[in-house]
Amino acid sequence: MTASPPEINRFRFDKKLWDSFIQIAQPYFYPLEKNSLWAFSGLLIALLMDVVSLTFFALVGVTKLGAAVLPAQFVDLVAKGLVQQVDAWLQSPFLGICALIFLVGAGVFAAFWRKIRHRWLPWLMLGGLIFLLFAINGINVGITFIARVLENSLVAKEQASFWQFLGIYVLTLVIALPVRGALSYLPLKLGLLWREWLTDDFLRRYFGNRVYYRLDSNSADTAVDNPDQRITEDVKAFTDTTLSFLIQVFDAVLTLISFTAILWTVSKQLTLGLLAYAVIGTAISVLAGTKLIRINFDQLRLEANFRYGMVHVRDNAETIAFYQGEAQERRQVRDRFGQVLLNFDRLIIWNTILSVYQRFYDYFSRIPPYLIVVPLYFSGQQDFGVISQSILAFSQILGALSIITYQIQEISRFAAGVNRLGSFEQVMRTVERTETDRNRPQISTEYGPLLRLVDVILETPDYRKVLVKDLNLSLADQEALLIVGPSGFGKTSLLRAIAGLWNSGQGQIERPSTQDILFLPQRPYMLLGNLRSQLVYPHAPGRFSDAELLDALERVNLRYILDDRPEGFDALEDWSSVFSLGEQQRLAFARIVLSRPKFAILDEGTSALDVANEHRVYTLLRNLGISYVSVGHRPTLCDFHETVLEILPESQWRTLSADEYRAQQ
Ligand SMILES: Nc1ncnc2c1ncn2[C@@H]1O[C@H](COP(=O)(O)OP(=O)(O)OP(=O)(O)O)[C@@H](O)[C@H]1O
Repeated sequence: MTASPPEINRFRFDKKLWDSFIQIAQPYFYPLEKNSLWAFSGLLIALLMDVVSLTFFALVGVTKLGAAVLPAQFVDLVAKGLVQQVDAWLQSPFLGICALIFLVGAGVFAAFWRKIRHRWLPWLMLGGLIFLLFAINGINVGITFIARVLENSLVAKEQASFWQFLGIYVLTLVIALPVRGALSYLPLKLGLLWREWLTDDFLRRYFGNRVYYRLDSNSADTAVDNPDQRITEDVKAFTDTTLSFLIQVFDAVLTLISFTAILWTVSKQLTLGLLAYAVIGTAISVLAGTKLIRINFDQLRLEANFRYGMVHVRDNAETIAFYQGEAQERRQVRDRFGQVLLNFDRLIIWNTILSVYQRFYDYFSRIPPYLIVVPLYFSGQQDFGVISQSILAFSQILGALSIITYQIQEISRFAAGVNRLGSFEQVMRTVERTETDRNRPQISTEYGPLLRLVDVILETPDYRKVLVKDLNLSLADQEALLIVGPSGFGKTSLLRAIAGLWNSGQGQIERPSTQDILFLPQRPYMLLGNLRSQLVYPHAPGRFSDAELLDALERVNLRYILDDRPEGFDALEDWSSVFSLGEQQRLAFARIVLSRPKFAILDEGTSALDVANEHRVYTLLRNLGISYVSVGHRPTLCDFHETVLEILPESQWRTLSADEYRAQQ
């Protein structure tokens, strides 16, 4: 059995956190391979090159179109500089350089096309998103220009021009609306597709290689808590938050570029001071935020535990009701909730500390412009308007530079989610890679028509307990084996080893392949679905005709379950609570009738049946020519088996014929 590494919880903003982020984020856009981060980064840069050059071409096109279509007066007033600039670009090699940038970007995509052929949609959407961000920024700048002209014509009482510009203003807003709409839609849609892909990927890996079983408490160890929550919620938070940060960072970069130019012309000192202020502020908030990662991580875990406590009650409602265990259950759920509250309390305190710090940072950010610019004003080096202009530019740039400071709570929560997904992903990868733990002895499995065990030493997955020693056994065709022994001696574990779920130990097991084996536990598994999917499990519903289903029900004496169900096989109920245990066990036999496996494993699979029904289903197995191994305590079982394997104390065992065993009872 794989010894999964214990969950690696990291609560710092470090390279490992970044690696986890890349491990989860990259595969949707580029397959994870050796050195693939370089290719991925290269593609991102190429995308940016293409979008920037396309935006530039769009700007040139729109400007030329506008100059041709719009009134000359407007163009002169609003965009004279721009038209001249565009004309200058058209004369210079600048346009050619942009075309070259575009071609290089497109070339990079062509070079990697083979790898991203099936991933073109996310790249296209990402490119579209970045383009829209440019467009909306451009429109915003345009609107400020138009607004300025509007105000000027109002002040100058130029009525005609005022109305004309008002019309143009409205037109610009109308154009801006669909861009805004697309900008709201696209990230959400991309987030949705990304979530779908990532969730499917996690599900595929979770169910592949029986990871879900190996991470279960019945297996080696519980390496990660609440995998369900990680797949259902953490994935969603990951895709949503990644995209929303991407947009914020992009916006911030654009703001930074435009306003730094303004501020630099006013005061270089102020620009540098601002930089220092933002860097120190960010460093402090990252330090404080580190503490928050752990608290957020615990919050996610405790919330999931709390929810699981409730689900557990729902799943076992009847048993709890029989035991009248309400008080106990309420206590266990309340305890879990109590832990949620306790941790949340810490979260509130740390969030408060951080928000006080953020206020402090915000308030004091107003001082440096005064300290630096006002002396320039007093000394007559700058005019009065520069003060408010520099304060505005300063606050804009500060906002852009301070994303981390202002969003540290959100970032810590995100980092906690990345941690949870990262460790889950890592554990799944370990299980996938090391199907077997090379450092521990393993029982080897071979496929053959019959069951044969050679020198098998079976141990529990934690290798703490030897259950059976040096077991040698082989079954002839159509021969049935009954395993008996006191409770806890390892009967079910032996079945697990035969089914290939456990391989902790030594020796060799030869058995039919997994597809040819059907397992019947004491409490059969009832899946969520209609009667048809119940019966054909683990096959797909369309595989058998209604006549076959009916015949199977007939054979296991269950025909009557259709009597009061007019929907027939499409009836949908909570089967595990509707059917009695005996009915569930017979339904499991109906599955055997339908699937016709070569081999069946029954773990007290008839314990809830009366003797007549037990006789009926075992005779059915015999008539179908299925070989089987059963575990059971009832003496009547001897009638349906040739050989008995008795597990004895001290990991010993013995085999005897069914008749011999019966005689000894
Ligand atoms: N995942 C596990 N890790 C470690 N020990 C385990 C694990 N699962 C079961 N065991 C232990 O292995 C031993 C054998 O368990 P098993 O279920 O095979 O007993 P059994 O003979 O089938 O009992 P019963 O007749 O009561 O069903 C028990 O002591 C049990 O506690």
